[in-house]
Amino acid sequence: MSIPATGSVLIADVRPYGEGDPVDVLVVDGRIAQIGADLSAPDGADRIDGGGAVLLPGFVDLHTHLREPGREDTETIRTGSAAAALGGYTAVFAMANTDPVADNSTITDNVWRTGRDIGLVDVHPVGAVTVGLAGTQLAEMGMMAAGVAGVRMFSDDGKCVDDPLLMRRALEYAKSLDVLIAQHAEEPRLTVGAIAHEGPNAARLGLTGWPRAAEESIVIRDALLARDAGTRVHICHASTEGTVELLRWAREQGIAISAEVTPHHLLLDDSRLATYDPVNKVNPPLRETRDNDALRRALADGVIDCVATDHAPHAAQEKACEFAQARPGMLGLETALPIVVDTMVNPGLLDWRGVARVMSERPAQIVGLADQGRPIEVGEPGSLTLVDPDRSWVVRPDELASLSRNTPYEAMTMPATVTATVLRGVVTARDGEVTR
Ligand SMILES: NC(=O)N[C@@H](CC(=O)O)C(=O)O
Ligand SMILES: [Zn+2]
Ligand SMILES: [Zn+2]
Repeated sequence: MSIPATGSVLIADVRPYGEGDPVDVLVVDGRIAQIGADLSAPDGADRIDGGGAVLLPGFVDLHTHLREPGREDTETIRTGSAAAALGGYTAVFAMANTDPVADNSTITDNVWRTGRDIGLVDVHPVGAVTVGLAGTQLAEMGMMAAGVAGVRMFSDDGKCVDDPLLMRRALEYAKSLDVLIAQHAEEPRLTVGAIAHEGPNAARLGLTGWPRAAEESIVIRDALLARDAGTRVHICHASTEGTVELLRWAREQGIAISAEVTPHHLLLDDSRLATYDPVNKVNPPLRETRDNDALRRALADGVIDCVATDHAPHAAQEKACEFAQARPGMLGLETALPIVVDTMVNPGLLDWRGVARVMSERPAQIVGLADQGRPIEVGEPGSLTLVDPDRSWVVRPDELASLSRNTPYEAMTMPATVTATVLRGVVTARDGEVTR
């Protein structure tokens, strides 16, 4: 594996974790060299004036769709990397449901190399669990893990590994390889034709329902399979109150289960479907306010480990059609932090230490990234994100770096702004622009 690019930068006038008086943070050759007052930068070092911003460890997204290879009309590794850097991310995990599917090391290594050459964010390819996401034959996980990309997370996301015997075998292989299986929890027999959360809103609107049990039955099944395999499992985009209760139970049994929640499942509910605008169509579907509340509380108390965007770009024609025909998924990378501020920080559910935990530290730990999600201390990696908690902005789809426009937040005011992102001392984004 080649050595990643590093840089030197003086980040002046920032408050690590939003605590205490502003300080300067000096990063030299990719590592934090000094934290203190009135530091001076060595020759050739970049300089950022923080203006009292909150300084956090760079964000890690366990769930991103970059669409390359195959759908470069909707996103590329370059445009997705730009969206990630602007959103405050220093590492993203790119899901395997590309075309061709990332079910072999040729593809996963190519994704990794392309991400490295762009250099805006560490792009970690996720490998498919089954060949072609077909759910019948395990992919060569060991080859992908052994490649230059060092794949450490496997998922058939977009589809559930629904065959229990295959899932059991995948967990057993994952254990021997020390890699993570991430499950898109959806029992397909319960979601045939489903396009919206099963509940009063879908019934009134005439939309076929996606029941809570389709998610929850897989969550509990996989918890039990992980228990018996003596390994861990990760639940993608947890979306229901019942999933939270099952996760809590599994944790109490000592089962090694982790889970993520998306910003949209924290903020939005199925009352938005009344317009039939397909921008609100997503898997799992937007649920009810009691689910939003349960997910927020679970993220605050650690039953849900982290926030992951499930950034899912789609072309205009895939959304500008009737609801039933539209592709599910919404953009997430550039709006994740302000939605966490809105749903978690402003209501008093998380402080900035908590934001660091759910956006950076826990996702890095879950997947075993040694150089991300680290404390802001001398000697640690200089991969950092600056947040202005008081600078609001209005979402204009045309102004996003993503190639696609399918954000559900159009015209909404976001309460906070990522003002700069630094990857190993290299400034990757600053004041709304990427630097490379
Ligand atoms: N979330 C979605 O609605 N769509 C994702 C797939 C997925 O995450 O299941 C996509 O790839 O578009
Ligand atoms: Zn999914
Ligand atoms: Zn996804």
